[in-house]
Amino acid sequence: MSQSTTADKEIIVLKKKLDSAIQARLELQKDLEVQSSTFVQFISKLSHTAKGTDAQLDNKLAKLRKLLAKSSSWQDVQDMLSEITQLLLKHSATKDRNITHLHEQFHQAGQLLQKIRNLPDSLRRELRTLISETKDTKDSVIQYISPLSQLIKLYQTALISKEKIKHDVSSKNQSNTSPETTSVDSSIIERFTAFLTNLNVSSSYQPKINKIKTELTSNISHKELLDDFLEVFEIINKDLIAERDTAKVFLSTLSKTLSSVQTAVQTTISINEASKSKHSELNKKLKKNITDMAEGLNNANSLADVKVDINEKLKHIASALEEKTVFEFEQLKAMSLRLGEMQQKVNLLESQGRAFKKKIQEQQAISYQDALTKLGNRAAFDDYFSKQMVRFHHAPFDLAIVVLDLDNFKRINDTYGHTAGDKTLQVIAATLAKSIDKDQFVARYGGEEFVMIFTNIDKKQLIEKLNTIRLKVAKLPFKFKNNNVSITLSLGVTHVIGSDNIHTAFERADTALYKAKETGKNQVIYA
Ligand SMILES: Nc1nc2c(ncn2[C@@H]2O[C@H](COP(=O)(O)OP(=O)(O)OP(=O)(O)O)[C@@H](O)[C@H]2O)c(=O)[nH]1
Repeated sequence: MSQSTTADKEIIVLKKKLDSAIQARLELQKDLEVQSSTFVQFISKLSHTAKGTDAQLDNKLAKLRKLLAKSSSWQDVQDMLSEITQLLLKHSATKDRNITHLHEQFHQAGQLLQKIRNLPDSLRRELRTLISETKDTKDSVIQYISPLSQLIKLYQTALISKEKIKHDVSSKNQSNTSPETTSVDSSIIERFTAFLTNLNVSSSYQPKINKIKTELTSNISHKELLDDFLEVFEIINKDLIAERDTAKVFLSTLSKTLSSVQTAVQTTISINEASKSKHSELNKKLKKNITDMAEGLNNANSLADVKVDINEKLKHIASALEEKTVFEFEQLKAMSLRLGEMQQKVNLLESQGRAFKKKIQEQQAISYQDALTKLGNRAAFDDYFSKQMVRFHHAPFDLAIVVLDLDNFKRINDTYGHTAGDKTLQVIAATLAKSIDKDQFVARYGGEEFVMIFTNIDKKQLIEKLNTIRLKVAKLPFKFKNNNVSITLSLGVTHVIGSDNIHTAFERADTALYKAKETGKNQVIYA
């Protein structure tokens, strides 16, 4: 076989290797593009899921998206990622501090309660278990602080009143009366009932809360009251733990995912650097082989020498190309591995983000809902009315606010009991909700007072509408203790004017309501 045939074959092999090296390089390039587009996608999904968690975080994520859209340098992207990670770390630290504070409060109160003399053993035991169970629960949201501290205060009042009774009993030496069985001061019962009415916990606990409220309407003893307190403590605590299991995990996962993405970006940068230098080393090697080949040709004395030399050099080039292909293939594998890992993290974060969003929505729904009537509460009203006011000041339209109050409601409570009062509020709330169109708004402002917002309806039509509602409520067939009872409403109403803000408009309607009450009740007064 001639040397030229060998050289031809070598050249064919060489060409194939060159082609495959070019192909591998192209794929690598494509892969890098996919990876950076996954990263961009990740950041935009991240921004979407985290939106609303914190304004500063939203802001930084928006900046990061801009950097990515402008194809800024990886260094800038990395700097922004570091800032975001720092922000998340700061968040966890603040949250941890608040949570620790909440737990300290909870424990101090619990320990204080435990120290109280004459606490029945069973209660003391339950309290101890409750306190030790919550000891390691370092996570929560701040919304639980307020009900917990209110409940603790109430509990303390109840215990102090029990101690007082015990003291009175022993000083009067009446051995047949025990503080466990004496009935409780009605103001504590009233405050506890109001607390339970306004307590926002997951709906699964509502039947238990209702049961306790019913128990409170009968003449309960101190022991039963303290048992009820403990049960409510437990409900709040369980709700708090359940809440932690979903919402809280999100921020820390977000932080962890970001750090690992940051590491992935860092690794990509350093691998790219390393691969750049490896590539240039391999290219140098190839160049040298080709230069050597040219030199070999120049220095050759005969054709035979040339062929031998070319064969020799081709072998070197082939092995250098082989090395380059293997290297690029391995790099490709490593890249796709990292890409897969990153994708997995994005998926995980997405599903946790969805759970977090759902929980936030549930919490917002709960915090905007009045527990007793299921109408919107005062917070929902404030939110709705301020939005309408912004619209109004942008382009005025007929916007009216109605404040209404049940007449002589105290009498219902006093004559037929608090439960009858609650039922009345529920029925009237449902009637109000049914009497208005979908685009109008009604909320329970507090106690026996409701607010309504009407849009695009003039004074005459509105007064007619409100009178219809008033008569409808007056005709509701309430029956308590075999007595037919009629409940009437007084209503104050006004249209918003250009110089109004939320407060002036509300006050005008409230003054009209006051007038309606003063001048005979069961009527609508327009201001
Ligand atoms: N059952 C029940 N009663 C409530 C609730 N919130 C407030 N109340 C009661 O509503 C009553 C309001 O009494 P007042 O402010 O004297 O008003 P009124 O008796 O309606 O008298 P007028 O407003 O002058 O017609 C009080 O007895 C409160 O205890 C609640 O959630 N449930």
